[in-house]
Amino acid sequence: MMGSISPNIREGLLETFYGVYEKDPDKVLEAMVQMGVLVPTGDMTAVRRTAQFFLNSFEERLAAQRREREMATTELGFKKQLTKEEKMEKRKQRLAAIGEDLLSIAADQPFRFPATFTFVVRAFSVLDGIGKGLDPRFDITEIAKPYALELLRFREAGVEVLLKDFRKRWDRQSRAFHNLFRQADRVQKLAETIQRLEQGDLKLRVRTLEAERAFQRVAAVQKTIGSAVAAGSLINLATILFLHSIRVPATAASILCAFFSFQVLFGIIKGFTLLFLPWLPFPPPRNSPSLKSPSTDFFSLRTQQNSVFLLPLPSLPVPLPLSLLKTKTITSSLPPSSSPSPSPSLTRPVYVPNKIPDPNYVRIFDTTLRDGEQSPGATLTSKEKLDIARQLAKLGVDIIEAGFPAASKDDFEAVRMIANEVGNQVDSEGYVPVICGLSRCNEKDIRAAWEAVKNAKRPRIHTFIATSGIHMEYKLRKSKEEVVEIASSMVRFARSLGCDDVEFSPEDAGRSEREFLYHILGEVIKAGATTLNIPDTVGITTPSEFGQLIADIKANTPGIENVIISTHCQNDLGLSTANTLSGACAGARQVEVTINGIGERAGNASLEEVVMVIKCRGEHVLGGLYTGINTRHITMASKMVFFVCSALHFPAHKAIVGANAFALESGIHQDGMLKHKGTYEIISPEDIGLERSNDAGIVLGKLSGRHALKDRLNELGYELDDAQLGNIFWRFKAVAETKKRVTDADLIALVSDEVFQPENVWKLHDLQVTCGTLGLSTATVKLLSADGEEHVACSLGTGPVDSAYKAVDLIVKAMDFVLSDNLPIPNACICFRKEPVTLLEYSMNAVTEGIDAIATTRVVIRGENQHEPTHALTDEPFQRTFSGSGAGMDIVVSSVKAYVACKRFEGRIVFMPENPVGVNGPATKVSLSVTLPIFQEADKDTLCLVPAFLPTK
Ligand SMILES: CC(=O)SCCNC(=O)CCNC(=O)[C@H](O)C(C)(C)COP(=O)(O)OP(=O)(O)OC[C@H]1O[C@@H](n2cnc3c(N)ncnc32)[C@H](O)[C@@H]1OP(=O)(O)O
Ligand SMILES: CC(C)C(=O)C(=O)O
Repeated sequence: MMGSISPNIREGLLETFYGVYEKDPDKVLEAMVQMGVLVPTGDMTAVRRTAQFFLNSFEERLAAQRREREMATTELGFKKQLTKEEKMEKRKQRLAAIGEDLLSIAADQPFRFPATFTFVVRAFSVLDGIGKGLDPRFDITEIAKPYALELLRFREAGVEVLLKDFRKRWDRQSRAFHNLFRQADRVQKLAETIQRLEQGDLKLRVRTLEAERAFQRVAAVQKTIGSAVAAGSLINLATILFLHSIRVPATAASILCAFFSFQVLFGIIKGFTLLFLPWLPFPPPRNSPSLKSPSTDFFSLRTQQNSVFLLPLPSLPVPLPLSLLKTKTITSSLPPSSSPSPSPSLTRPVYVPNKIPDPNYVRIFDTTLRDGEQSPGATLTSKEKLDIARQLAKLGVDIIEAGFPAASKDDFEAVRMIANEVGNQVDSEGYVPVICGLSRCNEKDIRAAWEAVKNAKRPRIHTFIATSGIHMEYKLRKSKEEVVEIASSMVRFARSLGCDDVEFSPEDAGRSEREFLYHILGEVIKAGATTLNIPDTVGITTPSEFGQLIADIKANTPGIENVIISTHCQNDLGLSTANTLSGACAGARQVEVTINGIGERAGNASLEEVVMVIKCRGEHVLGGLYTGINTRHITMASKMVFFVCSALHFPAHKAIVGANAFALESGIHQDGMLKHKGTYEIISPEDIGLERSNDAGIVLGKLSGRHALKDRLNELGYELDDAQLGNIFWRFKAVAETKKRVTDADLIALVSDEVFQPENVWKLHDLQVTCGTLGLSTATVKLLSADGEEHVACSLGTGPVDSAYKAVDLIVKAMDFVLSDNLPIPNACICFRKEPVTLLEYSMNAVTEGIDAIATTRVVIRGENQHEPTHALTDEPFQRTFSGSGAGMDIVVSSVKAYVACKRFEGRIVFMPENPVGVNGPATKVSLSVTLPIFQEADKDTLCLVPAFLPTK
């Protein structure tokens, strides 16, 4: 038996020896890989752990031995000398214990002994055997000891090996020296990583590889058992059929049996593979860094037990605590094609109305609820406004223009509600949005605005008057002097109310005379304005013109250095975003924008576009501008506004939030994306909170529970209370039972339907329709009234929706007249009067794909004979429209739900001094309790007393 030891095995043995000597598991592993003893796999964690275990165990044994000797010495009072036999016995025990460790390791670890190594081991064991045969006291370790000592002293080793060893040691020393100076950088990098974790820019995912392997094994065993049972049954069947000469089915059963037998065989092989070859490379997680584009910024760490991956939000399934999502720390973006490196974090400067401590910070003033609501078809209810305001606060907008309080009682109430709630929620970092109300330059409007916003932590009044020649002459019919006087006196009036944050806008500034602008702006600054907003009211300017306008105002307006300049760009020529950015570059530090760019006529500059341009290019091409927006809430905000303003559709190719904004159709683009996302994608969808898929995460289905549902909803930005969650849960279950997978869009539709609806008077209980081409459609509808009573009606119609709507009308009509016998006034009663309604809008969106998509329907109605609510200021009546929406997989059900939701406004309370029988058919007695204030406006002559109030039971 001849063989030689190659230099790399010699070097490896030497390194292993040093590794054990220095108790360095990495060195041992490296050496074993070098010798070919270990097969390097993707995941060496388990192997390293084993090496560490071995070294620890080795050290523990030496320590135990030392302790034993010391104890014996203490006991005896002198050091006991062991006989040679005793020494040998001890050593044997030690070696046996080490051997046991090695055996237990070898049983389940990826060791592969290469031929040369086997040769070395065999040579040693043969030598040991021969020695022991000649003399039982022969001990190969004793013989090897001097060589080992020599090796430790680097003597006798080949020059080549020693040189290499010296080089390695030199490299290590120089690295250590280098690291001494790099340590500060590393600590900084670590601190940054931790900070990103805290901010929620990174998520942590832990994989338990052992558990995953175990699950794989269990699955393989289950499958194999199933196949074995099937094969057994089929062989029995085949035999019985064959004995009864039923040949063809017998042959079929035999073939099937053979198929399942193969499955069993395959399963057994797979089971063995998983059991005995656990070191086979384990598949990386689906969202693992290796599958991510190189442009994605991530960190990956490994622990001894598990693989730990840090990935950017929100591509991973691990739900981040809401507290992290709510962070208001600002992250500026990387340039589009940059290589991965953590982006610098910036903090929002403290809020001072007329000053921004950081000259690069741009305030985001959101006017979705004011200018946005001026979009035809975008009327919002107070509840919808409040929901949007909450989302705007999540986004981190600096100022929310909540409405025009003088416009109506409703708008006043909405602004007041927002100021009270959203305007008082100060987060842990001191952030709370400014709540602003718009007013014309007159005392009535300004007073209403102040009354509505004054309870906010940071209230602002925004007052405006037109300054262009055409507006002053034809609309206001006022001279320049009059306009200046009105403007400055009204700003002064606003300040006199106690408001120290007053914004002034010279309406149609884009077409106003420059000198006049400088003059009026100077005057309002003197009067106490803190922000000057420069509106391009008709969207006529181009970016260079608008930028010049801002620059000129900045250069020529007296006192301008004491206020913030703002932009407000309409989109009539499609230039609003460009103009806004041009204004910011010229010195504006507040930009007025709306979600999805909604607004009067062609809309406004869109928040998402302006914010994302600043995020993507602020640092590199906009001189370092940045905002305080948490862009991950953009998608949610956009969807909310889209949902409540369903009449306002935006194109699929809308920048940032359009359905196609991150979709790729053509092959060349797809190819580029697959190779490197940066080839076509300048914004990562995760940056705006868009999840293209949650494949790696929780898949919600019919077996999911409330926790999973709540987590997912939290990730989508909804924080539901228990009652709301309980309601949505069963609807979610119903959807999940019909659909294979409930998508985020399904959930959003369900939540919008369940949570964003105001309290309904009527509830759809059951619905049955028949329709087709053979005759008229019929519908049977069962509604539940507020007091829980069931009402059923049937009707014919020209289609399923029409017949169902008519049946709903029949029920509501039957309830025309109800009496209450527990009113505080004798003989008084309440009646709900049926009124003809006009259906103003009926729109339906399939929010998800496929035949089982959820359809959301929105219906807007107007009561024709209504006793109209009166205008807040003019006291003139106006006709109100009411909307309702419904969601469901059945489009007729969804439509009827939406219609029923509108019906909450139709009933009205009427004070009837006399017995109402004969007024509108027989009265039904019900038990309702109503509070006295409802009757304060009683007008006994007209019978109609109050606007649509709903009695509470
Ligand atoms: C450019 C913009 O987006 S500005 C904001 C526009 N938004 C809205 O108008 C929505 C809310 N508006 C409303 O509800 C109503 O228009 C109200 C309640 C404000 C006023 O209603 P009304 O009193 O009926 O007045 P109406 O709207 O018909 O006419 C406006 C009046 O205000 C005057 N006016 C217009 N702008 C201003 C101003 N900035 N400051 C003072 N007066 C003004 C007009 O000259 C006109 O006065 P006149 O009646 O003496 O001719
Ligand atoms: C009230 C002002 C800011 C306005 O909306 C406009 O001029 O477009």
